[in-house]
Amino acid sequence: MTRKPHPQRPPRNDLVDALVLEVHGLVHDQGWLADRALERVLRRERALWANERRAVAEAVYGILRAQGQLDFLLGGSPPLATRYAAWLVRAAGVAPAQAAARLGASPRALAGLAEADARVAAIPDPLDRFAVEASLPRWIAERLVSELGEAEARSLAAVLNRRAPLTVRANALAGDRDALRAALAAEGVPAEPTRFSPWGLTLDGHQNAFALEAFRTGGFEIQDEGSQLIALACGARPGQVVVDACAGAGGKSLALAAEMHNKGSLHALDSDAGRLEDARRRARRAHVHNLRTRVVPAGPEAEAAVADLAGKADVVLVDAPCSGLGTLRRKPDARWRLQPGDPERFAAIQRELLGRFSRLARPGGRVVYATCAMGRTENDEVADYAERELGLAPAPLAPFLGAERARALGAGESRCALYPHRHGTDGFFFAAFAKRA
Ligand SMILES: C[S@@+](CC[C@H](N)C(=O)[O-])C[C@H]1O[C@@H](n2cnc3c(N)ncnc32)[C@H](O)[C@@H]1O
Repeated sequence: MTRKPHPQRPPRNDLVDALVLEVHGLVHDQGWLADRALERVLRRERALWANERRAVAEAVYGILRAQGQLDFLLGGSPPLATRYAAWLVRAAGVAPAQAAARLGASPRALAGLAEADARVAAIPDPLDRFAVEASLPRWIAERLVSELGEAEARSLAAVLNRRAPLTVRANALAGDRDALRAALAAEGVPAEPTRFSPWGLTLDGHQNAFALEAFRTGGFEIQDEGSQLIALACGARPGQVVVDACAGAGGKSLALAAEMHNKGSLHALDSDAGRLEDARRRARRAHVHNLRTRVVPAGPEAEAAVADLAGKADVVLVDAPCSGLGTLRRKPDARWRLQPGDPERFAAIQRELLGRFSRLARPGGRVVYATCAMGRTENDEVADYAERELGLAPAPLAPFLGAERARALGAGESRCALYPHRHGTDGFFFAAFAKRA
């Protein structure tokens, strides 16, 4: 059921504030993921109006995004109520005295916000300044600048600090994109075709997509456009043996099943049984019949658990665990959890998993390596390793993406990096290989 806002009633700030602080506390003090904490608290509060739910979510995500800058301005690690009050001043235009009174914060703590922009502009070191302006940990700011140069890093950071679009993939097993668009319009939901994915539609981000009839009947999945393009690049076809080696909750598996028209066998592997359970549930809704899930051990014992598939697959997708640096606009708390050594730590896992699962490809079979990370460490360097050490030759993307789309994406011959500020997608990387005979 879609909850309607109360047009005449402004949000009850006392309720909203208490919930924002509760969620922020769960994230900050108890290490909860922001999405989970928000979902848990909002689900409990059944009497909240839709505009209040939205106000809580916007404040929680807004504070987490701005945290680096707010803490600089407030001089350290302030009480959560003070951080929230500062966010109300900076992002929501609430007067400092009013914000302080509303949250019981010290008016003195907020006084420095009056010259905030000048204080940020006066930070002498350009990288320190960029990090505070973009509200990023310094090490992430540094990585972005060294990868992209300062001007592009700034454009990227600006997008990472904005809300991500709500993108869905039309499920070809239920109908094409035009039919989905018409069905959504009939539910009163306008949707625009995505720029690159042939299956994508962008919806109004305030929509509760899960409540739509078109979703419940399997007409679409919520999926970033970049993820859709990775599934497209796999080139899975009806009748093939396809392995999605790190299938998680099945986002890409479902797209692969649609490409296969439900024909052939699609093996979804993951070391996390709970995620595969989600994948099975989603497959039922999406009319997918050719998906077989298999929980695999996380360590080298996995080799034995998949021995029956070795050398058999026409297509292997390794959508490896990664730092998630490409998804910061959807997970604003992630930047504060990540550690500077994480990209290198993940790269070691990625090399291992790509080695393990690429062995499932038949000679000449296609292997696609993908991450939602940005930066050479987890992407090009792992792909270089695969070409050097794993018996994988670069394979072209254009035949499956389509030459025009590959050009528009700026894809290389066998590798493609997607960036929020260039493509409007989350940050992704994918590389295609052919298994040497
Ligand atoms: C990027 S996520 C996959 C997302 C998924 N492909 C999708 O499109 O929704 C990476 C997945 O790798 C899984 N994973 C981590 N270590 C693994 C291992 N050793 N073997 C198999 N899967 C693993 C994680 O549980 C996680 O679900």
